[in-house]
Amino acid sequence: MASVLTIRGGVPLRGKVSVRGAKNLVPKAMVASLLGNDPSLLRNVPEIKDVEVVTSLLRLHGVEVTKDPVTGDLSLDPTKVKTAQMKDIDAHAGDSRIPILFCGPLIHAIGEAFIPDLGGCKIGDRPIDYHLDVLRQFGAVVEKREGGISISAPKGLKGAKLSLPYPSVGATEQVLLTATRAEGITELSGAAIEPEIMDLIAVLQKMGAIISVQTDRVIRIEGVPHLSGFNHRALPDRNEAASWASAALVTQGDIYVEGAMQPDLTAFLNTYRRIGGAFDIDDEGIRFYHTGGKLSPLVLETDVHPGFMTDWQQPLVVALTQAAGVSIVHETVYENRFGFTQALIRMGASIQVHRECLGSIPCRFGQRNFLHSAVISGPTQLQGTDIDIPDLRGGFSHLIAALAANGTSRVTGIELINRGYERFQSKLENLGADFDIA
Ligand SMILES: CC(=O)N[C@H]1[C@@H](OP(=O)(O)OP(=O)(O)OC[C@H]2O[C@@H](n3ccc(=O)[nH]c3=O)[C@H](O)[C@@H]2O)O[C@H](CO)[C@@H](O)[C@@H]1O
Ligand SMILES: C=C(OP(=O)(O)O)C(=O)O
Repeated sequence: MASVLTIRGGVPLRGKVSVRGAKNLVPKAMVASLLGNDPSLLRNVPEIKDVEVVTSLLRLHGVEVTKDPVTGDLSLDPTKVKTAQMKDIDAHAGDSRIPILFCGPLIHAIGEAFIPDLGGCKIGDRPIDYHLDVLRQFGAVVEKREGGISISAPKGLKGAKLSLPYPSVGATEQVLLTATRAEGITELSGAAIEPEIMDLIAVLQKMGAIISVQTDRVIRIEGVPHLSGFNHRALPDRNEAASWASAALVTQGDIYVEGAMQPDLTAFLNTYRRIGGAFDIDDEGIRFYHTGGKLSPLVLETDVHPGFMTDWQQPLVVALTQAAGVSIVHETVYENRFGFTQALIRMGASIQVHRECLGSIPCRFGQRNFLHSAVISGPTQLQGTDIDIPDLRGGFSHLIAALAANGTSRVTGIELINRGYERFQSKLENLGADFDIA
């Protein structure tokens, strides 16, 4: 039976949490291990669902994945890689978005790949057209199959001149993971340059890849015939760090986030300061806290890096319900990422969502039927309610709203939180949250 979290709100969260390797890097570095001729070691690995899913998929393909019982470090030995049974792969349909990144590495390793239908947060259509377009330009042949796609490259994978219509994180990673061992040179323009992508490039460079990141979102990759294993400590999860920072603001608390790194959070920290949140930075992490004063409303647009990351948006919107005045948030990365506001409205928040681009730059979703701008008026006292968590970040925002609310909330669907927040229940307990789970 699914767990129900009963939260008694109104307690400021205070204390320390640690964030480990980034959800948006670790599973991809695990996939990169398939490209090596020998074993890799990945450190700072969190216990989250996507790591479990990728571990299972790698094992199905003959990769030996061993976890150090003390440190949690993963060793990944791809030397016996093999074709997996389709029915076993099928069992992972809908689990995660990472399987699409197996395409290039599996074609290099065994000549073919079967990719199950993807999962991930339901925050828009999330098509994979860019992925398939770039793979075809490398020479891959893609066939739609029941429950997924089959992909192979009868004439091998060859470097290509590629351009993305939008700087997609996943499609950029697809190009990196495919081009490093493709024959010849690949030049990608319109690339995404998120910190997690830079860390994946660091992993690939350790393996022997030749990749240069040039100006104006151009990445150039010189294909090499062989790669070795890597030894890498994953960069910490900046999105989890930003979530705890918002939790401190929403609950009028004070949270030290060990592992939060200033350079990866620049845009977030600017916004946090504008809204009236305070932070102190040291070498190991960042302390985020509410000063006791009023929070200020603001106008915010999500964007690709180095802009304000879309995954920071939902928890911060909860903080904006506590700011004195009218805030505007224009979501420009996903067309449908405001569904979570329905529950906040039921809790007493004043939020209207609009189809227009309420930002400085019209985005891809304007003049279409997408509710992608939000107007938030505050401050409003939130009231506890029953909530069924819709997705990872929306779910976290519901949790912190419930933690700040008057009264009791009953929260279901909390399994989704495990996709991106390692041991969140014990972290909440350490921060003094008043809840129980049944
Ligand atoms: C596991 C992982 O790393 N997930 C992150 C990754 O998701 P993911 O890699 O899926 O996100 P993308 O950057 O690819 O998506 C950005 C936009 O491009 C569109 N698009 C993407 C691919 C494609 O083939 N066609 C297409 O139209 C998407 O629908 C979306 O509107 O980057 C997102 C944007 O920073 C983050 O929110 C996710 O947390
Ligand atoms: C959208 C997210 O993740 P995914 O791409 O894995 O669904 C997220 O981490 O907020």
